[in-house]
Order: sequence, then structure tokens, then C-alpha cells
Amino acid sequence: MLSSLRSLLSATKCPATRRCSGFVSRTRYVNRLKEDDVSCAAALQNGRIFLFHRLSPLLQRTERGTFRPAALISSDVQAILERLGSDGSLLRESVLINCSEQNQAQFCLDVGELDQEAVEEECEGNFVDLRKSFFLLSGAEAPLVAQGQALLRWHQTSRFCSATGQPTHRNQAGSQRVCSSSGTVYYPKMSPVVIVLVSDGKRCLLGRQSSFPRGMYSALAGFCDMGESLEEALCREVAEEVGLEVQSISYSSSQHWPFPHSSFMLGCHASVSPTDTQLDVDHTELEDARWFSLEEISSALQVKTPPRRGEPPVLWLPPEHAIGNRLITEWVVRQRESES
Ligand SMILES: NC(=O)C1=CN([C@@H]2O[C@H](COP(=O)(O)OP(=O)(O)OC[C@H]3O[C@@H](n4cnc5c(N)ncnc54)[C@H](O)[C@@H]3O)[C@@H](O)[C@H]2O)C=CC1
Ligand SMILES: [Mg+2]
Repeated sequence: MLSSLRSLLSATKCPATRRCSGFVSRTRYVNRLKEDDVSCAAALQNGRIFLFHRLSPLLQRTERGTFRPAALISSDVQAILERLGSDGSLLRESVLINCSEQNQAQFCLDVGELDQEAVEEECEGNFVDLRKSFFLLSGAEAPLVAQGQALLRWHQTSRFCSATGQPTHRNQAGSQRVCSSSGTVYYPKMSPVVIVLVSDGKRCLLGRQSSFPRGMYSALAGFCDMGESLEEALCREVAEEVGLEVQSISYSSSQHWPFPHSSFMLGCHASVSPTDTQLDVDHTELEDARWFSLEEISSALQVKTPPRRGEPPVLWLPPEHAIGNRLITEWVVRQRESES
């Protein structure tokens, strides 16, 4: 089990290899901004800002009718805030996200205290709930918006120290908060989640929670318990949710996922014996779980928009930038290779 995990880990592409030169300098620049408040304040003056309103990102419609998150120039945001009656200090609450390939620092800012419609009119966009945004944005932009929302949410829910009850204060980048009384330093939190596509060699296993949109199925997922390894969490979740014993595991890739809060999704493939495929679904966790054939999955991958109300139910899968979709696509490729 572990050897297959190691071999896949070594074959997984490092994000830096997909980028051209400048990755190291950009990475070090972002790290410096996290540590140096003065540099970060200067970067904010020339940076790009992604606006949110009560954690919903601002999206603009492109000429092609698609959507993109609005990356506003810092000075424009400042002017808009002043026109809408904010005293200008709001801009300093921006939180550093990253640095673009054009070497511009990227920040996010929640303007929830301002009138939503007034900001939308000024910015020629709309604040769209993050779940809906995820189906409207391309693969490259959704993670940026998810990261911004996760950081803003963490700040909004971490204003007080959980040990002393005293206020916490953030650094300029927003990469940490410090208790004003004890000096305890807090960093943004994530919950590790294992997501696994189980196969019996011919079919793959997908489940749906009652909260999923109608007709949508995905790979099995579950939060890791304290003290568990990834492999232990995976075997436990599969046993708990569908009553199967996993035979082997291989690692695929990972992803930050903003729902329900900040999850760190660790994606794996797993196999069960073709003679041990009888499901015993825990209906307190899953509304349904079923084995799907390669044909069924291949046609579901072609469904790009969810069925409308009143239309017959049809199998559809998580959006392309969700790791669940990636695992399913990888399985389809492998099945086709093994059958050819
Ligand atoms: N990116 C993707 O493709 C997919 C992502 N997911 C995500 O995986 C996550 C976990 O899947 P579930 O089946 O819901 O998990 P799960 O099977 O562990 O069940 C959820 C329950 O676990 C408990 N729990 C334990 N630790 C928790 C924590 N740190 N935060 C919240 N609840 C905790 C709660 O009682 C909760 O009701 C979901 O939030 C979902 O958004 C799920 C499928 C696809
Ligand atoms: Mg689950």
C-alpha cells in the first residue's frame, strides 16, 4: 500500500514545474510580505484586490459571456470605498492571497459593511455565492477565490483568543493573528479530508449526500480523525460509509476545498476485490451509493450543466476543478488504457 503511495507521490507534478522562470522569486516575495508589514502595506498600494461581500466573491461577466473574479486595482478600490462613504481604513483590512505571474500582489477584502448593490454598480459585477461561483469559474480562477474566502472567513471567526478570551490582532498580510494578552500566535486552520475513488477493476463507486444537488454523485469523502494517517482515515471512511474493506491505495493529488470551511482534500484511488463488492450503505451519511460502469461515467463527464428543475434526473459529477472530478477522470483514462 505504502509503496504505491510513494511511487505516485514522486510522479505527481510540482506546481513550480508548470511555471516559467520567476517562480522562486515570486514565492520569496510573498513570504517576505507575510513577515514585513511595511513591505506588505506598500505592495497593497500597487496590488490587485478581489472583493467579497459577506464572503461572496465579486464576479464580472466577460465579453464571451463567461465569468471571472474581478481583480480590481487597489487605487480604484480606494476611490470606490470613499465614494460609498467608507473612511478609507477598510482597504488596510485586505488580506494577502498570493502574487500573480505578472508580479502583482493579490489581496482579498470583504466589504460586507457597505451596501451590496452600490458596490456592484460601482464595480460592474455581482457578488455571487461561492458554491454557485464554483460552477461559473474556470479551473484556474476558482482556487484563488476559494483561498481568498477561506482567509477572510478565518479572520472573521478568529477575532478573539480561545484561551484568554482577549482580542487578537492580525499582521498586515493577514497570515497570522496574535493574542493581545498572551502573545499566542494563531495561523489559518484547515481540516484534512480524504477523498477516494473506489474501483472493483471494472466499475467505480460513487455516493451522494442528501445535500448534493439533484442527480450529483461524487467519490467518497470524510474528515480525518485526530491521530490517523491518510491510509487509516481512508480505510475507516470506506468501511463506515459503504461497508467495504479496501485492498490497495494509491495517492493522486490534493486540493484546498472551501466547503464547509477550509478542507485540505487528499485524493486517492483504492481497489476492492471483485468478489467483495456488496454495499452496505450507512444512510445517516449517504443518501445513496452505487457502482457505475465506464460507459455511465464517460457520458456523465460530458454533462457540463446540472439538469434544470422539471427535467428528468441525470447523473452528473463535481465540476472540473473539484478533485472528485479529477479522480473520476483519471479512473476513466486508466480503464480505457487497460481495455485497449
Ligand atoms: N472537492 C470534491 O470533489 C469533494 C469534496 N467533498 C468535501 O469533503 C468534505 C468531507 O466529506 P463528508 O462526507 O461531509 O465528511 P464525513 O464523511 O466525515 O462526514 C461529515 C461529518 O463528519 C464530522 N466531522 C468530523 N470532523 C469534522 C470537521 N473537521 N469539520 C466538519 N465536520 C467534521 C461531522 O459530524 C460531519 O457531519 C465535505 O465538506 C465536502 O465538501 C466531498 C466530495 C467531493
Ligand atoms: Mg462522507
